[in-house]
Amino acid sequence: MDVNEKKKAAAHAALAYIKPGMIVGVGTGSTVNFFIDALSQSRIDVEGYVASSIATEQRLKAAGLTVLDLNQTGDIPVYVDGADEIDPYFRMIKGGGAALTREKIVASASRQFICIVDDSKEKGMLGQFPLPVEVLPFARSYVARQLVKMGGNPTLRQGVTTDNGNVILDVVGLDFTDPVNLEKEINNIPGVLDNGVFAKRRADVLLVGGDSGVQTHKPHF
Ligand SMILES: O=C(CO)[C@H](O)[C@H](O)COP(=O)(O)O
Repeated sequence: MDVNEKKKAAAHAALAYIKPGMIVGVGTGSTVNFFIDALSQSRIDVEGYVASSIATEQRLKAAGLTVLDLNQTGDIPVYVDGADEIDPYFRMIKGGGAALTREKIVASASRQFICIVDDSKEKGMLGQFPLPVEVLPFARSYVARQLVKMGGNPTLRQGVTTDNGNVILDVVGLDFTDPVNLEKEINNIPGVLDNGVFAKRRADVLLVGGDSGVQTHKPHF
């Protein structure tokens, strides 16, 4: 199976968590795009979808699916999204698609986070994928210097403005031995909107597409 077939298989498996009448949070990225395709083919009669990015909102609307405003929905029963890396404790790095802040908001407003990935995303420890940090343009240089003091090496993602009008610093070299604290510490830098460590709001169910089909993992910790 190639990587797209694995993503597609994981995305299809997530349909089992979607029930008629539900409100569903929808993440961002190529794996989620397969999920949106599967949703539109399934015709499950949900109440509507909350999008984590403008790109996802446009894709849902193009598929004829109803998009709801998070400010009108209250808590969401289920959120489906991909990840750039996920560790054995279901903590993730996200934001490869620059949508991390809205993704974290929708994930945090949701009771169940279903993470859909291909098997290349499973890691013993987070930190190989450069950590995306969303930063106010005004604070870019200051935040970059603080990240260097933390041991990181930040690079400005060229040509990218987030849905919130900000920039992304991709950071390598950080110490991921305590992801919960790292997430908090970076978010304490003035000028940081959010960062791509999902350790406080981690996944609840992990669906991994691999050569032998989709494996379902539930927390064992
Ligand atoms: O966090 C994300 C977007 O901000 C995506 O979930 C992550 O980048 C994975 O993307 P893909 O499904 O394309 O591999």
